Amino acid sequence: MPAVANFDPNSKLDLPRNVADYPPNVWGDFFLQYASESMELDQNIAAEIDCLKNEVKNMLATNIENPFYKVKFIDSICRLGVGYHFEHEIDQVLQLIHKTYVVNGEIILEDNLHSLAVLFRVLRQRGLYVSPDVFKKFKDEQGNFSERNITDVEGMLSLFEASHMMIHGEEILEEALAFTSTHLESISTQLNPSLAAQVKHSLTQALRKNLPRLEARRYISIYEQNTSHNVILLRLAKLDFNMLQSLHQMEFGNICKWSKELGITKKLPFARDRIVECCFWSMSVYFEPQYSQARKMMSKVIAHLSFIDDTYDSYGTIDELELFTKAVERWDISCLDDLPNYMKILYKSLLNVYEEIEQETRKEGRIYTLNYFVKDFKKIVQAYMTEARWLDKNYVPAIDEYMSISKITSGYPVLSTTSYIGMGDIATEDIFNWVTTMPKIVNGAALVCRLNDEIVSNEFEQKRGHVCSFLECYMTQYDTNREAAIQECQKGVENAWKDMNEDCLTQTKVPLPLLTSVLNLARFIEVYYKDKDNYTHSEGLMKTHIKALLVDPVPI
Ligand SMILES: CC(C)=CCC/C(C)=C/COP(=O)(O)OP(=O)(O)O
Repeated sequence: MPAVANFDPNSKLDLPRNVADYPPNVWGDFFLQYASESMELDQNIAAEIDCLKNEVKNMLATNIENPFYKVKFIDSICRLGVGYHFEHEIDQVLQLIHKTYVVNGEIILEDNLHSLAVLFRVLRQRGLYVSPDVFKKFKDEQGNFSERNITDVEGMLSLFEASHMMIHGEEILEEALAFTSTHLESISTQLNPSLAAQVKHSLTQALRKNLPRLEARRYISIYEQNTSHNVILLRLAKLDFNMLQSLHQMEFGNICKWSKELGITKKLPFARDRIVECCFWSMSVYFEPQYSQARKMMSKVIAHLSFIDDTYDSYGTIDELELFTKAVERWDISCLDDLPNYMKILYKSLLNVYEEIEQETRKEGRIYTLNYFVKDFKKIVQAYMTEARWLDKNYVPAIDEYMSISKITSGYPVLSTTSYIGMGDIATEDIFNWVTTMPKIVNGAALVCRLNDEIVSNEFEQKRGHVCSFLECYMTQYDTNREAAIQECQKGVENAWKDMNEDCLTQTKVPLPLLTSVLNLARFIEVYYKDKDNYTHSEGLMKTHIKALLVDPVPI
């Protein structure tokens, strides 16, 4: 019989537990005011948005007399957050530009650095390959980027953003990144305040690594200040942003209501109470109205992963965790009796969420997606268990062993799969077979999550006793110091982005929205695990951003 079989689940409740001192929730009941069955749409605004959409569509449909003009227009549409209305039109234009002006990967058009860099980035963002050799002409005889470029701030900024599309082996983009970063940094103090702010922003949050809604909120004001802005497009962006904000408010309100009625955070006081941030996490993965249901499911899954993570990381004893792991492996409500009371609450709630997803997917004829979900969910819980055993035995694994488990516990493999459940017919069974075998893009997102998390969370976590981190494993294996281990983490993150960029160019059978949701998972980490873990410590940047996207409308 296994050692845990005779364990009485409720006999050890007074054991000393490894409880983390998490900061409280910062939103209280704020979002409950928005809970509602349906969204009240201002019909006049909705009609105006429709009208503006048609006008922009017409602008996109005209001939491509000036491909650079067209590409910059498309770039503005996307950065302003309204690209989702024109997916088909944008695809058509960019395919045509790629077919006409890119021969064997080489751009055959001539223009300045800014125009070429925008063209390069916009095509690659759509999964269309273009060679970075187009930037060779901006180098000097010695093969370095020419100093003449330095005063062209717009060009430098565009080259900086373009360089983030790099894949493996693109040395010229590595050089471009180093060159533009250094010079933009040093020139930023001499620029006018508005340009200086843009440069500063890009240097801390490159466009490729930024979340689309944050970019939209920011870019609306930058675009407005640009004297040659398109008035119709700007108005559409503002109205659309605020309309989506109302939808997101209602969704946050409904999830907060569900959470309050469930009362689970009160029943599991050891866990982080972060329901608003969980909603924000899923809204970061996809913001479009058609994914409203998908966001709802995803928010509930993220919330449960968060409770489970805290159970394994801190509160649960090793024997209890073995029981919980077995119960998840069996995935059956009859396992409830084997669990201590606090785990019963968690397990039951998890199965309820599963049932809810089952009902939704049944309606859509997509019930098969659940097998993939459950398989991935079991994997993460088993991996949490492995980490708990490591901590229990003070075991420090070799790097490879550590990474094979900690990529799973990053949560990003199971969340990538979960994100596809509500994405409709584009997420076919073939796609689920692909996403659940850790393709490069998912592996990359998991690495971005795990390695960034380790850099910023290590000290807080080790204070309370936490499974060893990548940093410890690396320092032990290579007998080196913390700085070297952090550098290795950073290198790992850079490589992970190259992998993800590569998959975006080569996985031509995977529709762009599916690749984008995994990219957005990685972007969430790039924004919120930069200087600290803003999910756990949610009173700073996270709160400011939630306020900007969910509370304050864009001034019209
Ligand atoms: C992406 C997922 C699964 C979201 C749910 C919330 C969560 C577990 C965040 C990471 O917490 P952490 O920084 O404590 O993670 P870890 O314990 O893995 O270090």
